[in-house]
Amino acid sequence: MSMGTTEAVLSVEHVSMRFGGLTAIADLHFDVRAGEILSLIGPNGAGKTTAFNIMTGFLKPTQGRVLFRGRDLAKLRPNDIAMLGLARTFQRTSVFAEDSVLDNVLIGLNRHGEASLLDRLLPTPGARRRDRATLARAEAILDLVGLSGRAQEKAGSLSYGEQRLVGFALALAIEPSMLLLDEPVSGMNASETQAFVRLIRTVRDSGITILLVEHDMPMVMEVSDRIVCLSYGRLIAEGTPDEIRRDPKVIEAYLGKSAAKLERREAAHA
Ligand SMILES: Nc1ncnc2c1ncn2[C@@H]1O[C@H](COP(=O)(O)OP(=O)(O)OP(=O)(O)O)[C@@H](O)[C@H]1O
Repeated sequence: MSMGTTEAVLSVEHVSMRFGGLTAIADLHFDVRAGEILSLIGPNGAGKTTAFNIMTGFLKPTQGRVLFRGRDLAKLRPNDIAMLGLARTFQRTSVFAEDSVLDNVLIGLNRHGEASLLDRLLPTPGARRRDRATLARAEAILDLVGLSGRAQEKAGSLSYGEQRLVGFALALAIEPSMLLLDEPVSGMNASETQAFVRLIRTVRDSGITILLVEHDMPMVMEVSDRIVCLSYGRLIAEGTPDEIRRDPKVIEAYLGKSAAKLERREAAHA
């Protein structure tokens, strides 16, 4: 990452979220800096998904606000937020199962306004040129995520891990400046996870800031520049992977008994 860059792309400012009597998030406050990979971790029920849904506009916070490139997201709908350049993936695969892998990405590109209604009604030479450019872009995205060889297959026929890559390709199709990834490697096997780590590094190196919510600690420790840890809806630690893995509060709340297991797995990865 571009070390020393401190410009915040996304700012979570004193956000609280209550569901009736339950406080899912309390006074959450952190920044995501331009060009970094930041992970949000914490035990089950800590409020990660709630925070994720607030950052993408699917939930509106009870208190506080989220700024994306300086803009308050309070009044924006999820789709408006995506169009500002803040794209998300979903925990469940969110692909059009009956369409080909290539068509899935083309749908994503067209949604982004690549082809105007007029273009589709009047296939002029200009529109045909744009169609070819859109196709080339879709193919480039599939190449990037490693699915070129599966372009013509029905998305629904792909393995679970591959379908998650289609979801990732769909998010890339809107040309985001920031990507929010919801448990991107859950359900992936070890080699798919390693390939995914390389992929998100490549995407980050192209200038896209990344925030991920993830339970796979070896993966999080390997890929993150910084980590924010939540417990019972509160931020309990923020720092580099090394700082987080040694933080007594994080060990107590989350890494705890699994810390030894984590060390063994990391040793096996090394
Ligand atoms: N729509 C909702 N209505 C009521 N309570 C909710 C709602 N969404 C989340 N909660 C509660 O808020 C708390 C935080 O949940 P959240 O799903 O954000 O945690 P999490 O860290 O993502 O957990 P996990 O790792 O299991 O996905 C939990 O106690 C949960 O039951």
